[in-house]
Amino acid sequence: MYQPPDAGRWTGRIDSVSDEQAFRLHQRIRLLDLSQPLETVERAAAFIGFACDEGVRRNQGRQGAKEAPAAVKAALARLPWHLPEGVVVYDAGDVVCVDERLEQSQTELGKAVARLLKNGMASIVIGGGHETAYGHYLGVREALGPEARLGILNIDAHFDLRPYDDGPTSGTMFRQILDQDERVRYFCLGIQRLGNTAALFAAAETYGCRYMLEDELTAGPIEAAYEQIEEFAAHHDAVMLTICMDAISAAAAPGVSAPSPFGLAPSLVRALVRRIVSHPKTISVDLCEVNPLWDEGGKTVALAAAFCMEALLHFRRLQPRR
Ligand SMILES: N=CN[C@@H](CCC(=O)O)C(=O)O
Ligand SMILES: [Mn+2]
Ligand SMILES: [Mn+2]
Repeated sequence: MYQPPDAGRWTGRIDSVSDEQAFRLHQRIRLLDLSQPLETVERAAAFIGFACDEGVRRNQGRQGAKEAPAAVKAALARLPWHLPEGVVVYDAGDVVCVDERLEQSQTELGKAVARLLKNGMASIVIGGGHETAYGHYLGVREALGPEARLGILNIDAHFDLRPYDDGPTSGTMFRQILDQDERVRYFCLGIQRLGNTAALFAAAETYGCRYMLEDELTAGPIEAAYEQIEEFAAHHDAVMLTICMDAISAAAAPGVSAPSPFGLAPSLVRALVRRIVSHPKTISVDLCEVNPLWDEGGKTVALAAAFCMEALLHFRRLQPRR
């Protein structure tokens, strides 16, 4: 079910009502109702929420991620505005999963994302459990058309390549996508050896997935990851980024379904996000698995909001034309 944006979420501290240099996102955000005709704006981005944790429930996880779109948008509202002149940022509302209808909600999310992308906007999807990524993919594929080679970059502790004979969950999306779309390749950054069974590593092998382990990323120079990202992107017409917050250390991101004691440092993930969204082929981003009900002092929500803002600040398509 689609829910148009709620102006009440976009409130916060006001340092000045007239000095634009003192503005925060809540003073700049525009509301975009996707049930209405859309205006075309040259350099624009839109947040679309996916209030759903039905995939997490089916995957035996800790529910609560459906609260994340409201919580992350409220945290974003308070952040200072540092975007270049001329950039417009919209809240395009939320797709809400009702009555355990996961598949229908993913289709609805896909329609919303496709609409934003076809209108020339950069989309930032705020999940939801990681099942968000499947709906996000549907929208990206619809916008690109069937022929485009799509690279999916996933920052995650988990492969999410589980079998889905009993239906899709938050642990099956990339297997679903790779089974149905031969023009997709998958690269996962931050994999935890202790977060995935040997069977899941074998599935990654079978599906030809590329991955970098968390300890490989942490130990090596970040340039090694940048090189692999660059090489991966070079083989595709477009790239989408999906971020599973459990890729980050449980110390910094406790508010997730499956915390990672040896997860990545937030600054490393920030560097990866900056690098990936500043690539000219990156068209869309999602951020998933924030669970405000298991958070500690709002730190996972604050980190998620910071990553969303980093994505906005570094999206190549939002930069001034040279
Ligand atoms: N979204 C992914 N979830 C992980 C959960 C792992 C766990 O609960 O330990 C997965 O399915 O592998
Ligand atoms: Mn994960
Ligand atoms: Mn995941």
